Amino acid sequence: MSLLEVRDLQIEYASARGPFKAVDGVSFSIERGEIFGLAGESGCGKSTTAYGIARLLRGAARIVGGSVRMDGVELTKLSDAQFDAYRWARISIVLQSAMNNLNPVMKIKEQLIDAILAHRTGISRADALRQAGELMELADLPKDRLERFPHELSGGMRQRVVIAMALALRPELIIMDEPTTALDVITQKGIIDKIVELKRTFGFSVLFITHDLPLMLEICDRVGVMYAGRMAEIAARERMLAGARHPYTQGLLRSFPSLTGPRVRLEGIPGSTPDLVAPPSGCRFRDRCPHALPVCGSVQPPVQAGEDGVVSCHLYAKEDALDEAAAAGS
Ligand SMILES: Nc1ncnc2c1ncn2[C@@H]1O[C@H](COP(=O)(O)OP(=O)(O)OP(=O)(O)O)[C@@H](O)[C@H]1O
Repeated sequence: MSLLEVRDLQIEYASARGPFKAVDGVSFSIERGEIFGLAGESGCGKSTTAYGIARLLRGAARIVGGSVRMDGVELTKLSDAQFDAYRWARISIVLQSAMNNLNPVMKIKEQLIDAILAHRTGISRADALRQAGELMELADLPKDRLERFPHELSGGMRQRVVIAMALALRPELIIMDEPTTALDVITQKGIIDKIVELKRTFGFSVLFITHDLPLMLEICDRVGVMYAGRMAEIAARERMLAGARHPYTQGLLRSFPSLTGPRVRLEGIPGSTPDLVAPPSGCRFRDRCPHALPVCGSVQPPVQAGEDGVVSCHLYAKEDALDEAAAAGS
């Protein structure tokens, strides 16, 4: 059984122009010890998916369908109190800005101790302080920083503190949403190397979200590519590097410099993402797709799962699947 199974997840926002699904039937799974990446252009629903899993959706957002199972337990059905037992202990989250994770008026020491004491019963404050020191060591942070306030640390150090906090209760899944985007390249590299090293040591899984596709392909075991609220393709890192199947993934890969290949002119993807309040019928990528077929305008591409991963594109649809989708759409 996979550690996390997301099936047909649907998340809706209310907006002045009417409700829209920012996540519309997304499915993927994360194995134990795996780093799974979510890629796609801004607004495709990566963060909303992550927040839905971690129950961090606020205000106008709600899950309107689908399932999120961890170790077989349906998380969407848990009460807030039951979910609290999962948060930090089994699922923790690292956001882009460390200041969104840290309390600016509390010393680092107090925040780490609070994180430990909040979820562990029968542990003394002295033990929690000792553990806080160990967490600082794990994240390669000098222990004297325990006595500092967040604003007294550099951005990179703050993000290391957040990673240390996320590890405090040894969760099985850490959701990282753009964890290094706000940092310079050198600091970013140090933190990414640390995350990979800690993952090897502790064996947790990571749901990793970034705009930086080359970085994603460097560290993720598998990558899911979202487009306009739907999953376009899921493939192992090696498969993606050897050549993606979905025309959207191909376009996305051509928009970034290659890690290893020859230097080529970078191409963007012409056009823009569709309006989610009134999405087009059929394939949502069809207006930007260089290979669009007549069927793409009317029939939603079936999800095809096989040895190469998952792809949702009519170019790969077997005839019987196409017939089924046409029948369902008519
Ligand atoms: N709080 C909100 N209220 C209304 N709409 C929202 C809210 N948050 C996100 N959205 C909309 O939901 C869609 C998905 O946004 P989301 O942030 O999940 O995408 P993303 O792929 O993570 O983008 P980015 O990479 O820019 O963070 C977008 O159309 C966005 O404008």
